[in-house]
Amino acid sequence: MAVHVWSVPMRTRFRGIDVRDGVLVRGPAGWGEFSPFWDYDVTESRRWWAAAHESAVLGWPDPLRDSVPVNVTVPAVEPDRAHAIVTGSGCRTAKVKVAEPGQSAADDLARVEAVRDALGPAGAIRVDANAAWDVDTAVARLRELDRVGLEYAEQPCATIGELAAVRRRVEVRVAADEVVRRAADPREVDLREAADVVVLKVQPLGGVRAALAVAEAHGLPCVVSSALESSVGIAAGVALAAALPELPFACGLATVALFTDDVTGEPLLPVDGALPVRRPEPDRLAETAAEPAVEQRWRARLAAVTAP
Ligand SMILES: O=C(O)CCC(=O)C1=CC=C[C@@H](O)[C@@H]1C(=O)O
Ligand SMILES: [Mg+2]
Repeated sequence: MAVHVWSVPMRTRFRGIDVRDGVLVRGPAGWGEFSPFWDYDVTESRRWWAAAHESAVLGWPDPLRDSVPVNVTVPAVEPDRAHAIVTGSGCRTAKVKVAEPGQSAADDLARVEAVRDALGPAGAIRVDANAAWDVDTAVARLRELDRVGLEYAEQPCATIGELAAVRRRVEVRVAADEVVRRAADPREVDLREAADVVVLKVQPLGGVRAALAVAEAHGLPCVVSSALESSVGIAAGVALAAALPELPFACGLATVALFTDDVTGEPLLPVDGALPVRRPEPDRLAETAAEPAVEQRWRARLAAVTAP
């Protein structure tokens, strides 16, 4: 299979990342992306490879819709910046990062208020704490933030038990992300008391078909979100969102907007709050090629993950 390593600087630091990189592979069915974050070990990265392999070799199930509504993703930035990001996005739903290390409750509230101001009363706001809060902190912060009106809170705490405890004490819906995607078997996690919504990410779950099986196992409303892929990987997320029997919420697939460049001249960026269901051609491989040291690291990683 043809292998290309790409690397693109982020506009703003996100998830502790300033530069995003990964591998694109081309097979008989098209291009696939393998881009586990660097803190994922070989075992955990195997599901990410399964997703790339599915894209390149098998292709995806038929779509049930031809476009997918998406949210704008707001990093842990100053209120003015948050306002501008939302206004410029054309999206009617925003996901706001909260609980960033080194920031305060007041920082989160100011950011969420700025986002509400930008969206107006009809917009939907969800927050993502990436498991940073304990139960009491989550309850206090979510009650405060919900004065601005929240659609749901993504992974406010780390464990299933904590999520269930928070869910009993707040009005805000709880969405499960890390607790599902980092589980040994994401279908087996017992979400019944712990979550109202499941976040599905194609690469961490092992492909579009594997993610559809996770959705079916839980029987909860699903939100498809990215793992900060290039447009080639985002297309797999769009394929999943297009294949889900129901899609009640906007998806977190507008993250190419967090990049300064992309592997294609026709990136999957939202128009009027939605992404079209299509597979972009990566025609900017030379412009986005990683430097040789990074390329070597990825080739070694790919070899380790695909070793029998
Ligand atoms: O859901 C979105 O709006 C964008 C994707 C996103 O937020 C994430 C992508 C990848 C890693 C994560 O830290 C983060 C998340 O937790 O959902
Ligand atoms: Mg999340």
